[in-house]
Amino acid sequence: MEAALWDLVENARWFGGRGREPRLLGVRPLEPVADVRSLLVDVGYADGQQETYHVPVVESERPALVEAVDDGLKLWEAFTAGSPDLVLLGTGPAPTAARRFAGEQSNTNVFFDNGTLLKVLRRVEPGGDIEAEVLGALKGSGAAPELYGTWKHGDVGLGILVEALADPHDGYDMAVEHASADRSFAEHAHALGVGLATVHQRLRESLGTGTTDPTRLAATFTSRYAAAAASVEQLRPFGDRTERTFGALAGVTVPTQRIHGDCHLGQTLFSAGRWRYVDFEGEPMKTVPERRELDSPLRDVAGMLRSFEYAAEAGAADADWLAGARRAFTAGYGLEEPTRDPLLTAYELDKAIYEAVYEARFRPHLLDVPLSGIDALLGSAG
Ligand SMILES: Nc1ncnc2c1ncn2[C@@H]1O[C@H](COP(=O)(O)OP(=O)(O)O)[C@@H](O)[C@H]1O
Ligand SMILES: O=P(O)(O)O[C@H]1O[C@H](CO)[C@@H](O[C@H]2O[C@H](CO)[C@@H](O)[C@H](O)[C@H]2O)[C@H](O)[C@H]1O
Repeated sequence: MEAALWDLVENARWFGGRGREPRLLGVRPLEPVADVRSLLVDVGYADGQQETYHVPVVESERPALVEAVDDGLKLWEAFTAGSPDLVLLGTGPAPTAARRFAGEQSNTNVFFDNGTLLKVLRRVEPGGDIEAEVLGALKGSGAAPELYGTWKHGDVGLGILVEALADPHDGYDMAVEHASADRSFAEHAHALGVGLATVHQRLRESLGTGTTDPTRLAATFTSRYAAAAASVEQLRPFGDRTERTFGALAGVTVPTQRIHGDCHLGQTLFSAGRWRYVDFEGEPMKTVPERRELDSPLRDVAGMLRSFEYAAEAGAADADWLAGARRAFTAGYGLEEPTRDPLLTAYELDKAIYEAVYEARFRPHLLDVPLSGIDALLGSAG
């Protein structure tokens, strides 16, 4: 059984350990709920790092491994079993059918025919129930799918049950389509700005606010740049200008709060004429405690602005298309004169540096997009 489980994990789309000499350290079975038992699979790597993967299975007499995501109605039964781990928030009709999402995904979505969707989290860790916490704060806002249920063991988030949006369209795909057809995206960008402002207002009200020391923030940005430049040599020529841009933050006031943390067009869905933000797990390369830290909401704004640049590039749009989308988005968000804001410029620069590391690692053919973005940002920052 353990061999079959390890084979499943190693070959799963959501397994992030390929090429890192993974080995199975052990399996921690949780108490079953109805017919569903979560297995926590501990994986070790040659460099000493460890990860835990979540594999819910169906308890059966047969000596076969049946993934619960392939038998979604069993998962729903577990939600109605009265366990403290799987909790339904409110009531609604029970589903009669379930379907596992077949596409590329880092978690596993199971769609039910009662208009709900269970996102089964795969790489799990203590404190990792961030998305449930954030969606809880956004309930009723209309800016994100509604949260219908939570699945956790202690403080290890195992899944979330949310509103399944009807016929959803990915924001990045839509922006690229508009760019390619030379159709303005400004109206959508404006609505996305309004939506992000709503998200931020709710998170401010529910999860607290603070301020951060600009000098410390500049130091964090600078050290992120140094780490990035150590691994991506194409970033090295920007050293002096980057330091000056981050140095310009001295004396700037930086209000902070909980934010999305990995905000870009690919985290937005258009459904029934409305935009929603999804995937509130935070920046994938950060640790869980780092993802919970209060941050400037301008980090999210910067993420979306960078995303418009990617869409413009992919759709071969001209400078006016991009300028129009940026202006409409920031106006919808409620910002004036965003190009003159040194804090927003610093966040855009930090995001572009993050993107350069991401592209160098996963999509080298796109590395020029953040590199030319960095050049332009440093030019405008003087
Ligand atoms: N609330 C939702 N309603 C409908 N479809 C959704 C919803 N959230 C995500 N999806 C769809 O599920 C698929 C996978 O989601 P994605 O966010 O890419 O997963 P992951 O972050 O786990 O890689 C995408 O096709 C996305 O459009
Ligand atoms: O969706 P994820 O949470 O996995 O986010 C990661 O992958 C994104 C790419 O899919 C990456 O986004 C970058 O590429 C997008 C276009 O494909 C672009 O719209 C974004 O602006 C750009 O950052 C994201 O940074 C990464 O965390």
